[in-house]
Amino acid sequence: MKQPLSVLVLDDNQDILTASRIFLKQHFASVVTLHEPALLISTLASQTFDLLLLDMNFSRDTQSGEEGLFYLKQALAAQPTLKVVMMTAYAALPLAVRAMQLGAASFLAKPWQNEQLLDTLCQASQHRPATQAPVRAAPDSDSTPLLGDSPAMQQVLRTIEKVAPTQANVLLLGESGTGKALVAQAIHQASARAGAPLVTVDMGSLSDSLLESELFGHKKGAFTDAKADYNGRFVQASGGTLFLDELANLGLPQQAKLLTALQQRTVVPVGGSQSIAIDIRLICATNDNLHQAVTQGRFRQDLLYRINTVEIVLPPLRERQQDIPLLLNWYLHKFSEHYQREGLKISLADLRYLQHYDWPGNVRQLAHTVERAVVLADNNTLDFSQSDSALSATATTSGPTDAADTAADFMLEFVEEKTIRQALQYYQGNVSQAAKALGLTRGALYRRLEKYGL
Ligand SMILES: Nc1ncnc2c1ncn2[C@@H]1O[C@H](COP(=O)(O)OP(=O)(O)OP(=O)(O)O)[C@@H](O)[C@H]1O
Repeated sequence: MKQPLSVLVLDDNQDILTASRIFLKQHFASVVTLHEPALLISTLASQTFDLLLLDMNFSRDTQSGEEGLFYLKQALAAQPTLKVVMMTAYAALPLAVRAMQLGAASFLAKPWQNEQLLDTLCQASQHRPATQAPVRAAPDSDSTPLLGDSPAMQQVLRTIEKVAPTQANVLLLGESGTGKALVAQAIHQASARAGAPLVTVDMGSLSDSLLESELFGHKKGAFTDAKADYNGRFVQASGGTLFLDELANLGLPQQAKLLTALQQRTVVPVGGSQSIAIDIRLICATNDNLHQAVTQGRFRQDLLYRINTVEIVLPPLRERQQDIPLLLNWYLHKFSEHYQREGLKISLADLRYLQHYDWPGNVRQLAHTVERAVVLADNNTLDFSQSDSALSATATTSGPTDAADTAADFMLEFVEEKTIRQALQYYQGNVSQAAKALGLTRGALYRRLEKYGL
């Protein structure tokens, strides 16, 4: 008898996918296979699974297992109840231990025997997480995975994967609300420093006089309010990651002090004489144009070179409209659950409008807009006319909403577009083969390619 469980298998090896699909279909109610890791999060955002069989090594990074750990964390953030079984051709105990610490239910070395695979999956489905919470993002907003199917966000995710395991300093650039803090968190979580703290300093909220003592600490009596010794943020982040947010707000004298600390890898607390060695990974972020700030003399060039070993630019939401349905869907589920308002839908007219709105506040604005609409909903269809004034002014002119014209229709289109994308990717752009696999004529597929702008 089949187990009433749904299984998702992610591996970039087609032979393994085919073999596991044929075998697992005999034993589980539903089996979905994916061969592109970049599609994992969007698949988990649109469908719930009981089990995930996840490869640890993909073609970009064949042996370290870091990619597998990265996707493990993303998958658990997306679906915390998912039971994940990690598989690798390079069975290595330390990696298995790290995967389990991060919340994996079990571990399987390739090549496996079918019976062994079945046993491992069945046992994993009974797995109860250890009482101690696995190392993963904290609940609420922090547990949001970095969502994004668009080529621009896929590029960001690939850079995060590459840079996270290194010690390189990272500079995150992008408008407010584009996800810089979320990326800093993702880099920290996917790094070897994940067990140590991620310490965030909002440089914009600190006065010049407070900044030095906040960053480097102070000795008791160093100034009137210094009632006790204080370890600054550099020391607090020791062994972990220091995230300096809103960096462009730093004045030139403070920039000089920060540069000295970074160059010498030591800090001297205010009122102290002894320097303290620091061991931090530095991530900085700003929504200002730092390169322009350098040419305008507002920001030191030597400091910029010290902090921007790798630069990641987060694109504004209006430049990746493709991600909007995914984000709306994610936040609708999240807030419906939080406010216990199940069954809420977004009308198709609103969805179309929201996808073309320019979101000056980016993902933060989108999340707030959905939350407000969920809180204020009177019936099952959300009303965006009570949202931001700028948003509602246009939303109400987007035409009357038809109750039957709901999010379900929109999600169908969304799923259709995703399936077509996957088929094209699988058949490397061969339209005839993709059309055949999708059960469409070439003409019908071409019409859909045009419709979705593919
Ligand atoms: N790609 C994304 N997927 C899911 N949620 C996201 C994404 N990007 C941002 N968010 C959410 O949007 C909100 C704002 O993100 P975040 O604080 O990381 O932006 P920011 O660029 O650091 O903003 P600021 O410059 O104003 O500090 C958060 O709630 C975050 O979880």
